[in-house]
Amino acid sequence: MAETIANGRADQCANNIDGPTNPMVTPILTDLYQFTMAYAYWKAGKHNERAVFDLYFRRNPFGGEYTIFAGLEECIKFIANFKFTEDEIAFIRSSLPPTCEDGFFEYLRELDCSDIEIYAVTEGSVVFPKVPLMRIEGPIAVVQLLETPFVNLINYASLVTTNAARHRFVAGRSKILLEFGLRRAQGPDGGISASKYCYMGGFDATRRITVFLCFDSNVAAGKLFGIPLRGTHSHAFVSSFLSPDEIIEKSLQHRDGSSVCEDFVSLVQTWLNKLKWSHLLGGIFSETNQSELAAFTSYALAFPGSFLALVDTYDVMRSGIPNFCAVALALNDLGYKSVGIRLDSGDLAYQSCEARKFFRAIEKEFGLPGFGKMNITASNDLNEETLDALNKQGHEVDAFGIGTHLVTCYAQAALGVVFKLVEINNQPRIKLSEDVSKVSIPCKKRCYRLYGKEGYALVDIMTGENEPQPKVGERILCRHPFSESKRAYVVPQHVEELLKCFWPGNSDKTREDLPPLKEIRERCIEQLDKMRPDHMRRLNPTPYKVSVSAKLYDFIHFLWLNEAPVGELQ
Ligand SMILES: Nc1ncnc2c1ncn2[C@@H]1O[C@H](COP(=O)(O)OP(=O)(O)OP(=O)(O)O)[C@@H](O)[C@H]1O
Ligand SMILES: O=P(O)(O)OC[C@H]1O[C@H](OP(=O)(O)OP(=O)(O)O)[C@H](O)[C@@H]1O
Ligand SMILES: O=C(O)c1cccnc1
Ligand SMILES: [Mg+2]
Repeated sequence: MAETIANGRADQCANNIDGPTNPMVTPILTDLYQFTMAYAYWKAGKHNERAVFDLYFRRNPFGGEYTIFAGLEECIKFIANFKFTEDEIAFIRSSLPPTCEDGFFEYLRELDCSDIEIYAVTEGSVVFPKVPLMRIEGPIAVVQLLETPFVNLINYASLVTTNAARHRFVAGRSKILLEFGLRRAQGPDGGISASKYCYMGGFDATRRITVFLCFDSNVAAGKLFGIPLRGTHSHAFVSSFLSPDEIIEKSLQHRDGSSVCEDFVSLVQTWLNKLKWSHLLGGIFSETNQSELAAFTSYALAFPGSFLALVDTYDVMRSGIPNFCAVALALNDLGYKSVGIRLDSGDLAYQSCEARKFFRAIEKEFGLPGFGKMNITASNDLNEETLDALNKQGHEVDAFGIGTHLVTCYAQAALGVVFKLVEINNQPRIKLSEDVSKVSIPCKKRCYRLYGKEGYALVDIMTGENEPQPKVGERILCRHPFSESKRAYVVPQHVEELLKCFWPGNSDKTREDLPPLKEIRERCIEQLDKMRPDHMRRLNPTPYKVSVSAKLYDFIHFLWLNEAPVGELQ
């Protein structure tokens, strides 16, 4: 059904941009009030008045001082294919009062986004509160229809990308991160979006390393976005085995094809006995769980070149680790290098250190270089706090599998992205509020990031559309938008204009290309690298300064006074 709608829509649209990833993202994925307003604008003959809206957020999430902007590509794919189907028009008609005139539905039938212009920060950029992430210009009725889907597409995308970046930051650059959240995500779209955006925000920043250090267990996301996949196995696989007698096909060919071991099960048992009587390991364990050993042996027979075992089903140190090592040593005899273990319960710091000691002891005892470096993956309700605690305690984990806390954004449910009118027919507009942080910044604006001597970003500044651009080496006054006393002179060493044209509409502007996901992820890494460390730290980070030019400051306050009624005391 969804596919039919998407295909039907694509037929009507003359552009070469694919539709959104989720075919449910259609022009009716919006709030009813966007249609009632569109009708009222149309009825008043106001629908084509040229409006400018800013999309921004008011506060950084997770108690931090930065956010990653994500979701732009999906917004552009949405508007590139924006067209109502007959079915949708009929449904809108049935949802509005019968008094609504036919002419409005004729108008909807002809509607597309060719008259809309979109300026946006490049996806994957580090962004800050109040600065527009997107500026949307066009006929007011159409731009209003875009509010809900745009906010929807940006909100979770930016939140979860930021969450991933924060988890990466705590885990450290050298750790492998695995996104395990599909089963716990908020529905299929939550799962697919989480995979896409965690990949964007969680990739290792050591660019010289060419292997991927960020993986996903979600196969559909691997197919859709080319995200590298990885996984282990579950407790069910281990507990489904009752005894080694279940293994019928016991032969395994040497990796180089030179010989065949006819009874791999016995080879594993031989190694287990050697471990039991080894003087370095003696006393750590006695009888291991034989059904677990059967499960590991079977998994090794299925994947001899990439053997990895979940070792906490029965007892990590007395069973899981010795069983894993017996199988890994047997595989080693046949030329196969095992991958490692996963720990999914208990004290992950302690167990990882004990496991490492065991691996190193084997390396020493049996003269097997590299065995001590066996990969240790940890999972189980991990989040920023537990990663931080593990770091403080000291651990030997190489890879973290993170699900629930990452994809559900457990620490903060929404980013609070808003979409506010800042200009209509070239008239700046302001939205006032008792809460100063909610007062909108009027005018069609230009936004810049100013960099200092040390290469770090110093401040973002918003100016009026026609103000001269800040210049390298030239002092500019940066003012807090609402606090009179907060201001600073900045002499930028580099100036970056933040809003670029991603959808020129009928204008003659050049459209920025939509970069592939990998490039967006690289931008994200680069941008985070350019942030001053004190903005990035978890505890009491320094707020990044967001400012306006002196001229815009004066104008905001002029408009504020103009629009706010004067109270009368009696
Ligand atoms: N060394 C550690 N320091 C701090 N937190 C840890 C440490 N090791 C594990 N944790 C966290 O402690 C929590 C343990 O949770 P819980 O008690 O539910 O797990 P468990 O009983 O060990 O496992 P399960 O219930 O899955 O068998 C998890 O959130 C885990 O990430
Ligand atoms: O803990 P998360 O960060 O959400 O990561 C995903 C979890 O999913 C799996 O558990 P499973 O579904 O078997 O559930 P359980 O571990 O809670 O028993 C896996 O073993 C992880 O523990
Ligand atoms: O591959 C895994 O180990 C995995 C995948 C999803 C959730 N938990 C674990
Ligand atoms: Mg678990």
